[in-house]
Amino acid sequence: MKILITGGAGFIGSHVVRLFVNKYPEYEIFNLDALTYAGNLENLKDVEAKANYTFLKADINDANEIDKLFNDYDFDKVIHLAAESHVDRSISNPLAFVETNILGTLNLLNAARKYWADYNDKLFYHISTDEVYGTLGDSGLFTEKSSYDPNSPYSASKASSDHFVRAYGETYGVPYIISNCSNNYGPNQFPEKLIPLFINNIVNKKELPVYGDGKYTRDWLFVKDHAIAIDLAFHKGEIKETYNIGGFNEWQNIDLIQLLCKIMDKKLAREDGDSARLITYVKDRPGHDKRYAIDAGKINKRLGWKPSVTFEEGLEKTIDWYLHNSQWLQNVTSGAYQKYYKEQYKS
Ligand SMILES: Cc1cn([C@H]2C[C@H](O)[C@@H](COP(=O)(O)OP(=O)(O)O[C@H]3O[C@H](C)C(=O)[C@H](O)[C@H]3O)O2)c(=O)[nH]c1=O
Repeated sequence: MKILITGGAGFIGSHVVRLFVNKYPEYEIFNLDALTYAGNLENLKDVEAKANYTFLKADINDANEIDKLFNDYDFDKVIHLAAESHVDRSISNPLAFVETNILGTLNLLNAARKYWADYNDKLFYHISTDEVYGTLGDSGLFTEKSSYDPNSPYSASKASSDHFVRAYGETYGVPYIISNCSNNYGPNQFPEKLIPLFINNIVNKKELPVYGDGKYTRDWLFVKDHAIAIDLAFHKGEIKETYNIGGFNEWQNIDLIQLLCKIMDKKLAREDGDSARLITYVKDRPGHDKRYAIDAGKINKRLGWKPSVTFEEGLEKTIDWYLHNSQWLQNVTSGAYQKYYKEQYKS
């Protein structure tokens, strides 16, 4: 089986690539990535020499290139993770999100439709987000039946790409599965998202900018558990089904930040160690969704998935990873990897 994984050098993508390459030596895994600011081959150093792994430097925005790759490699299945994913960036530059998340997805769907004349044993698996459902009040959970109600340019672009995947399924028969996940955390996440940003800032004794009153709620999912869920949905999920993947793990931002500070202070054991004093309340994010919380009961009951680590365990592993990989952190924040890849892939 030839599997195309898009965005495989990114945060969630690299965990999915690693899991598939190691667990399924009989599959050919093709990692397609544009190596933008958040994609990094360093994330996959441990699997790059494996016989069943191939890296393809390409951008899903380039329809001709995507068409050519489908023609050359004859992929059987696609796991589509490539996306612009940061809400704040989508507020300052919505067009980039339309281009990559909507048009890029369309380019992949068009190639799948063209080259999969026979849809037998084919699959287009789209990885999406719980943000498509909008925001919740103090109670209730997003289920697969919740209506779409996106609030940010990012979530609007992901909602649109979900709709296109379903539309290609209905209109042209492209076999698809969609999963919508909650907030991921873990090793290799670009330090713009809350947890790695705050770890990095604590290490460097920089302010911890809490948006608004900090009483926004997110459901946190360890990235390796997400990769396991994707593996299950890919192999055992039903065509045309959606699976919500969450951590059963809701935290208000400010409580999470206090916990993070506590663990970091213990680990860093600095004399002036009271990281909580770095907490600074700043202007709120426009259109900030109050609460995301996911009902992951369907994937739990139908496919037997549940998180394997508690939040405290996952957070501890995450913090340890960042503390042991300070060079990685330095290289991603300085843009050193990107500069290197630009040179390497000049032609
Ligand atoms: C970066 C930052 C964030 N925040 C707040 C904003 C949110 O309430 C929470 C998490 O923010 P973050 O930007 O890390 O993630 P979300 O906006 O919830 O979205 C994330 O989870 C979903 C599922 C995806 O699909 C997105 O791709 C992913 O980025 O912390 C702050 O208070 N300060 C900060 O500096």
